[in-house]
Amino acid sequence: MRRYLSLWAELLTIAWRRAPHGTAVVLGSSLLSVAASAGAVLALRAVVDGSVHGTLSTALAGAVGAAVCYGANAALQGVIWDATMLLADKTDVELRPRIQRWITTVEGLDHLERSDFLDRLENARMGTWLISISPWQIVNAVRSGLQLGATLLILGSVSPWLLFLLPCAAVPVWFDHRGKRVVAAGEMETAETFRLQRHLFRLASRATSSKDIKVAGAEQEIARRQAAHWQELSRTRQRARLRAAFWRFGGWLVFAGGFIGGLTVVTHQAAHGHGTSGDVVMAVAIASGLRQTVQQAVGSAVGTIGARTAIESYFWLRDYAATDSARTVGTACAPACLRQGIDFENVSYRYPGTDRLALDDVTVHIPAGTVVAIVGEYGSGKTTLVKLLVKFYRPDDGRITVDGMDLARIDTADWRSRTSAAFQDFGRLETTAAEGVGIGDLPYLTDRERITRAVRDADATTLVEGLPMGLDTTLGSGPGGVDLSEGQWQRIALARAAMREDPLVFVLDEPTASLDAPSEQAIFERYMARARRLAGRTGAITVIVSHRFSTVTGADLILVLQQGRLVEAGTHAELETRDRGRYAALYGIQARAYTR
Ligand SMILES: Nc1ncnc2c1ncn2[C@@H]1O[C@H](COP(=O)(O)OP(=O)(O)OP(=O)(O)O)[C@@H](O)[C@H]1O
Repeated sequence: MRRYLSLWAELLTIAWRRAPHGTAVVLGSSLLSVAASAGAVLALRAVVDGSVHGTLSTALAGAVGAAVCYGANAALQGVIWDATMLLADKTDVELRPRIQRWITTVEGLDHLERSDFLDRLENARMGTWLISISPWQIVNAVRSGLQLGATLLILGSVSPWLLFLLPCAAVPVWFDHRGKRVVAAGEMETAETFRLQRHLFRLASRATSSKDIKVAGAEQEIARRQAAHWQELSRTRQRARLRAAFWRFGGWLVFAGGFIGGLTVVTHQAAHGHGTSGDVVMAVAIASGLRQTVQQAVGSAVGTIGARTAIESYFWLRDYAATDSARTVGTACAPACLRQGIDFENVSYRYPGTDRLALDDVTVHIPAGTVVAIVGEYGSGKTTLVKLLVKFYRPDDGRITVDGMDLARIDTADWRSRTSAAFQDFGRLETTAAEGVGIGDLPYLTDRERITRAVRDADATTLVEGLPMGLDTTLGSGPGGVDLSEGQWQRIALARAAMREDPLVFVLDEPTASLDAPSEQAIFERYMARARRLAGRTGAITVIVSHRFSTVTGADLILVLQQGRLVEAGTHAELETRDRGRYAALYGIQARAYTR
């Protein structure tokens, strides 16, 4: 609860800082509306008693007072609503970038790869508005509570028995709370199923993935599975909503019982001369108004609890980002040049939530200034190894050293500023071609000369020259954009990776998977030449991950991975001739396939 209170206090402070007048208006209007609603019923009693006793001035004053109070109350409700929306907007403007920052500044990739983490990220991201509005729902609930208290004070002055309406009014609030928790638990329980059905829906409704589905004739099957998941989650959620409705109904039954009892008491008192007609009319007016007041209190409380899933996900993300930055102990600078190289010392890594090591006790020395190729079958751990190298993950066991210094001790941002990488699942940046390339080295985002050089290094000059506005062409399927083929997007990604001219590590993870054979050959020749240039300049290591053995024969060191283990390491000449070697076997199979 303390966490919630401090979050709401912080959000109210943001609102006060960004819109002090609006905040004062909401708080002041809330207090005024409490006074106005109490004044209205007191004035009503004066109208009735003045009329019954023939005191015209009292009756008239009461009538004017009642009209003013009712009118003011209605106007204040409108003001409170409009100002609250404005204030929630102001808070939202600050909250969204904060959530985005947490998501993007976490060093690793776990929170973007694990489905249970992704669900929470989505809840926090989609629920910022709910979080922003939640403190105002609390203000509203407090206002309704004050209104309820004032009302009951007045009722107590008529008859202390009427105070029993207070617990009777509190029961529906509590029961509503229970009901909402049941609904929230149902949503949490079905979050994974919800994600699955959404994934299936997108799978069948997006141009990229629907091609495979259509050719396979699997549309009906996908639709059937999506419907089955949807039905499954609907059943659970409906059951939760039904249970919540029972809780709510029970609460209202208790309140209705108290309401009937209270009115019976007042009527009985008045009939026996222990009260005025004004008391009875006031009690009836209050009791019917009380229902609305309780409803408001319930609505605000329920609205706040409705934001619980989003707020809990927000707390989770905040704690996750804080834990991540606390364990980020790397403060050392990356070396200006590599002299000895990079060492993997008994490095093991297991993806969270899996029971198999993706990398198992890998030990290898990669000398500075070399070109290293990593080969192996699907799922053998090649990408994991390069991801560890760019600090997306940390080894569970062992360590990676850079010129003898533990990579964990090097500041991640500084290390990444000396790293270039083109991954097999490269990003498609729907910007101008110049920005899509230039972003590879942010300080040179607008440096046309450097961008042109990077484009040339990636053998993408012909592609860029063929675009309607050259480097100024907007890429992508959006309005005014030019969409590219898979291979063309990959060339842009390669050019982006070539922007940095002094990296210590240059990673090419399946860099030519989407390219045709001549392009592949041309690119490899260029990158080999580039690797030699970088090696001379900074001692940079170029790491190439590839399935195609023919492309890596020129590497200085070839690492062969098998089920996460490094089974062989050496040059092509050494490995090819190794008797019963893994590399020799795989190379032989590929060579025979190409020459057949
Ligand atoms: N994000 C992830 N979460 C859980 N397991 C993963 C994740 N990424 C990879 N793995 C698993 O780790 C192992 C190594 O995967 P990795 O991607 O490193 O292999 P790879 O050799 O690069 O494969 P490929 O040639 O298909 O790209 C595989 O068993 C894979 O299923």
